[in-house]
Amino acid sequence: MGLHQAMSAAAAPRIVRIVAGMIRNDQGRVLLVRKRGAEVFQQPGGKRDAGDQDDLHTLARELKEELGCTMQRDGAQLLGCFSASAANEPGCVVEAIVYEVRASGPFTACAEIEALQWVDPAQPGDLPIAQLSREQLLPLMIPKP
Ligand SMILES: Nc1nc2c([nH]c(=O)n2[C@H]2C[C@H](O)[C@@H](COP(=O)(O)OP(=O)(O)OP(=O)(O)O)O2)c(=O)[nH]1
Repeated sequence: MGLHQAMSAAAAPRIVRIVAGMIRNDQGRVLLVRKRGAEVFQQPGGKRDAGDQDDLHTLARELKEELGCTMQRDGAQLLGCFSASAANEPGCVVEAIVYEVRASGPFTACAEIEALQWVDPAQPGDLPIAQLSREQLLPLMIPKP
């Protein structure tokens, strides 16, 4: 590796790839979660496991683990791939493949989730929210006039 390549490799932030889910309730509120020890709320979801067959499999597994709910694969809508500073890993960039999905509850804080919150995407208030959700994902969920 030449000096130039070495310098750009050192400067490149580590990329954390995740699959994240947008779940809306009947009032148009979006479900956010906060992990134990974390300060900010974010979308449910997480990293792909070796045994996962595809992104929706990853998402269904994470939603079951984190919220105890059952995701419906049918009707899942790919919203796109988005990136921002990773909320819980300083110096890393999160790259998220994001789906809007339906899931049947009840929704409860399970495993490493300490709190969950249904948030009005147009008025998230002063809830601490991870950059990706606050700046990119919640705005997608604001109903068009
Ligand atoms: N799940 C999720 N992670 C996010 C979001 N926004 C954001 O910055 N991140 C960051 C938090 C972490 O720094 C990183 C990895 O997410 P994660 O901690 O949910 O992944 P995971 O459950 O599979 O990982 P792990 O606890 O097993 O290490 O991505 C988001 O909306 N959803």
